[in-house]
Amino acid sequence: MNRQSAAPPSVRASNALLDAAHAGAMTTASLTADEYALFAEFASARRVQGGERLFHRGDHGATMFVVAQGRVELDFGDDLTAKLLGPGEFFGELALLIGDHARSAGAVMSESGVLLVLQQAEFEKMVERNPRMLAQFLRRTIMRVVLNEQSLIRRLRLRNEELQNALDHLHATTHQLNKTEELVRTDDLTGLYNRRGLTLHLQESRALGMAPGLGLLLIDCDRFKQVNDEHGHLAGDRVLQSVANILRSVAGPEDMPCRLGGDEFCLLIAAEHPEKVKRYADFIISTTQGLLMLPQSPPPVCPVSVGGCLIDPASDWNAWYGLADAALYRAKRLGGNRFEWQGSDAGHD
Ligand SMILES: Nc1nc2c(ncn2[C@@H]2O[C@H](COP(=O)(O)OP(=O)(O)OP(=O)(O)O)[C@@H](O)[C@H]2O)c(=O)[nH]1
Repeated sequence: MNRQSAAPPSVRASNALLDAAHAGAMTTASLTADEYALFAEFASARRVQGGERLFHRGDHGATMFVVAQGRVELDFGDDLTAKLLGPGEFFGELALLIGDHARSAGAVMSESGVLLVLQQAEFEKMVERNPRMLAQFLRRTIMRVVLNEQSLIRRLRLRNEELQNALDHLHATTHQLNKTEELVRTDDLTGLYNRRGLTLHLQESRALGMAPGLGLLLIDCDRFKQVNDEHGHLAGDRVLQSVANILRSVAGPEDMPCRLGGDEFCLLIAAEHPEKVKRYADFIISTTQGLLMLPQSPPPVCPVSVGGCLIDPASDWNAWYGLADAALYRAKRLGGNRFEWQGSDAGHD
């Protein structure tokens, strides 16, 4: 005796149903000829014109329908495929299983015809008449609901994976964009902010409200061309990197060292008083002088001239630059390797 034939008839039947379901036979909602005859006997027939809406998705209803003639379109909404039902096929059967409930699809008569309409009361009479046939019908119906549910879960899982992939892609793109933006703001050689970085930083600071006390230092290498000419461009590059490192080492977390271009740098610092700006400038000058005392060739750095001032956060970059540049110009004229201060009244403090 094999296992299949040892099982009680109901289990064998449901196994067969499951097999049939997996074979795809269960996905259609058709009545057998005998079932149709039974339904036709108890249901009330209703003639429906093409285009007439039977119910909307979400409407509550307790009625099941069987198509006797014509066609019905079921619309599940979103991006789910609509279904077209023809004679012998049924819909709204959940009404018989769970009573009044929200319809999961909208239904429209797409081609005039006749529907068999069943309420719970008629269904109960049918159960009394032919319980075996109705049990088969209900089992099939439940199986269909389960299969639909499983297919929905599969679709949701797939959709979830697609969304996760899209999200990962978005993260990667955002990261890439941030990196690109950082690169656009940064000077390749020194790693300091470049002029564009400074401009963007100032725009962002203005949008957030500028700090009240600010000082600006302009730093320019002295006779830098000579370093290039005597020791080569690579040695010149290293000198620029040394100057950048000195600015980086003196800058606090709120300060902004920047290479404006060529051998010109600036340092925007949080400072309420000239003394702080001057201390920064002294550090820069004395560090370059200290490095220049090392017996190294090519030289690790070159002398620098520094111009400094306090700036008015309400005025613009050109005004700030003009002040600091006046001081820098004086430092150059006096032979370089020194710091000059510019007061806001264009006098010397
Ligand atoms: N090695 C190197 N040289 C650069 C770079 N950018 C600009 N330069 C050179 O920097 C030199 C700047 O020359 P100038 O503006 O005459 O400045 P200077 O020789 O320091 O003269 P003063 O400022 O008057 O003391 C030029 O020769 C440029 O070619 C760079 O990225 N690397």
